[in-house]
Amino acid sequence: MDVLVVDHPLARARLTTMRDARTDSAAFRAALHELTVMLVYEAMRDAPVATERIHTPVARTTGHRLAKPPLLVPVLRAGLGMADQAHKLIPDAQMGFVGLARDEHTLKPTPYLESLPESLADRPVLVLDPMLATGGSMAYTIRLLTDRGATDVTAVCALAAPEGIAHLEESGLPMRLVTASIDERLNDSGFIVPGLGDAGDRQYGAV
Ligand SMILES: O=P(O)(O)OC[C@H]1O[C@H](OP(=O)(O)OP(=O)(O)O)[C@H](O)[C@@H]1O
Ligand SMILES: O=c1cc[nH]c(=O)[nH]1
Ligand SMILES: [Mg+2]
Repeated sequence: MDVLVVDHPLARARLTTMRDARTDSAAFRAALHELTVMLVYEAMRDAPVATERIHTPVARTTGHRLAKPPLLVPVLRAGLGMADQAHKLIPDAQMGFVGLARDEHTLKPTPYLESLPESLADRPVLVLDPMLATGGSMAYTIRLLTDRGATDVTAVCALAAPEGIAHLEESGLPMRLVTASIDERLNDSGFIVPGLGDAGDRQYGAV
């Protein structure tokens, strides 16, 4: 699996704000918004472009636009905090939604929402979820996409655990990962170490 770590100083600074336990919800959300712009920008670096002839006020020239705007898929809840910023960068993207909650004992994802186009053949997809821990939630989401014909899937995550990356590699799912950090490990409760805690709770409050 192709893994891109976006370790730009500005990305590291936003991630540090998110990791810091003293950061309140509003500042956490703001840092995630800004980090999302950087991650999506890098995730789209090699996206194919179509050319078109346009007129500037001065001359005719060649312009560029995305040949295939991707489907954006935030994984609720935590991925919701990445959705608007990704959409601002790619205004002509369509958005689908997946809702998953990890069982705190089994660490398996329990699905509660699935709103996706029927066919994803020939459509790139960006899955937005700040956390890749065991990889169970991401693998579940990507299977929903590949079942609909997707073959070009990029997971965009703020943080990834080595265990989650290994899980996705073993799954053989056709995907790549863009993340701001590969952390050390998971702890006994399935949390990323050093991590940032529960990304959903830190944005929206504990449930
Ligand atoms: O890689 P995994 O072990 O599956 O864990 C990662 C998942 O856990 C978090 O969601 P959570 O289940 O806490 O739901 P929430 O976003 O509603 O808080 C996170 O946003 C991922 O979706
Ligand atoms: O560290 C973790 C692991 C899973 N989900 C989170 O929000 N944080
Ligand atoms: Mg959570």
